[in-house]
Amino acid sequence: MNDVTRTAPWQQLSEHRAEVESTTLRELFAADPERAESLTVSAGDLVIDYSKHRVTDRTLALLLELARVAGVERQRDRMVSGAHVNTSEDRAVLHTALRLPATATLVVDGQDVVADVHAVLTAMGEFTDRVRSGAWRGASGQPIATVVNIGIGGSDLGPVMVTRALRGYHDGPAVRFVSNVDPADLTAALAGLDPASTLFVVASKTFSTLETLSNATAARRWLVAALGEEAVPAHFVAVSTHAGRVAEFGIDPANMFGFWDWVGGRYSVDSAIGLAVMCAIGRERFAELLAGFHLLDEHFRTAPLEANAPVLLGLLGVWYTSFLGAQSRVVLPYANDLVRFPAYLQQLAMESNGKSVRADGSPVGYRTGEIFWGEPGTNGQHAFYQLLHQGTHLVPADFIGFARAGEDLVTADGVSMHAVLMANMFAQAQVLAFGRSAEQIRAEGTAEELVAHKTMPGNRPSTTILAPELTPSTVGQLIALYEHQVFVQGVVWGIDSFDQWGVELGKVQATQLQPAVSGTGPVSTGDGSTDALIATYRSMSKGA
Ligand SMILES: O=P(O)(O)OC[C@H]1O[C@](O)(CO)[C@@H](O)[C@@H]1O
Repeated sequence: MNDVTRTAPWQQLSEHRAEVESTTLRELFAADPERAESLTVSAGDLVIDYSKHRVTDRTLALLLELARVAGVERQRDRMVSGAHVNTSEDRAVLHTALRLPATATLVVDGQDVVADVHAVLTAMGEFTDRVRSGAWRGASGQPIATVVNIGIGGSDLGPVMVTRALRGYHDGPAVRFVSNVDPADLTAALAGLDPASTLFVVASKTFSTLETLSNATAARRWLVAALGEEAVPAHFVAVSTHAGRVAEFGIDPANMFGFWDWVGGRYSVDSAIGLAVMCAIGRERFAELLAGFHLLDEHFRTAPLEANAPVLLGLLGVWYTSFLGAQSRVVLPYANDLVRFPAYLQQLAMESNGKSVRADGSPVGYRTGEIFWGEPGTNGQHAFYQLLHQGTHLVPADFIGFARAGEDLVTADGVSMHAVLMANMFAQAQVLAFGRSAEQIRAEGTAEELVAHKTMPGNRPSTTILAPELTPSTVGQLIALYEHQVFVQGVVWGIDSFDQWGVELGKVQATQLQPAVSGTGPVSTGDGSTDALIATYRSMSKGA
């Protein structure tokens, strides 16, 4: 496999780094009055300002050249046409097919995947229409008041994030989510629910995930205790790629919504895994969500690299991660309903690109993978922004804001609270970039001993993403924007962004430790620390 570090643009970027580090955003803006305009790109309904990044025209030209020599365009085209770009699992990666319009065709291995996708969407639509209208009845004849989605990872984070994001569109039954094998999660989710009006969606691609099967089994017991075994078919449906395991669990495969092994878990909210979302917002709004994804897919597929938002933002992530030493990217949605977006992006980015070998198994000699974290503004401002503004870490930030609020309120002064929110967003990006110098602080009459404390260094990079409103379409656009950034980075770094071998050993080890932990086996796990901890745990749990 080609070593990207041997390519001319990578080597030139390594040398060019010093030039960028010797200048500041303040200087870059002063030198080019057109900078904001020229470094703003539109993608679908999103307007993306990347002018507050520590890049010059040369940096961008070299990064784009890096994308070209790494084969981003070729790999993108291979991915969307169904080539097996997930090489370690020998699978196609076709989440983009999940949002193709019904009129499109995409034949992969002799099968029209678009027809398959739309057949499942139709089945989901018919089912959710019945749940939402009250035509679907529980075993004792009651309509469904609450849908409980049981899943974890991609079978939870996407549905939970999107359902929360589209709170303003939620006109179906209440939806709750259970993911953790911690019994507290299911207990809390079931609190106050009437089994007679509760429907469980067991969402698991493999239908073998311990957490999901444990929670589904416990939920089944809860239901059967109240309504009897014969009530199960009216209260349990499944979303999976494994009909056999679904049937084994006791769910009628007629009540299973399928998808395919070419949909990665973290890329699956737009598949049948989004069933709980569709219950909440209805099939028409779900179609708008998919159309939003597709809009960005088309942008990614067709826009030239220099005007291609996922390409540019993905490359900026490579620049900070592999050349400037950044370890994380903070995501700051100025929309409270995007509260779960940072957690969603954690799985998307970190399970995809948290790899230290290339697709051919050779070790990478550079830093890969971005650590995503964040909180909605303005909450983050009163928690961790201090470190962003004056700390010693380089943390590129993504600000995400909306021009219109779904619903607005006014302050005591009669000002739109949404305008206050957005003023905060613009102010934070400005302060991060341009700071306030010691001279300015002094000129304000600050006591000399406080000048250093109050100085704001600035030169801290950020992207600002503006969308008209938080709608199903813009949520789809945002997700696709990040999916494709992750893809671009994976291609440049030469890694397989679609496997996740690193999560397997922990699962195996937990199963092996279980007898020792639960007291049915000897405490001899192979290392002193784990043995001692389990022994302490066992004696503590007896003491309770
Ligand atoms: O949908 P499943 O098969 O239950 O898997 C859940 C999650 O587990 C993982 O495999 C990680 O363990 C994720 O990639 C996936 O989203």
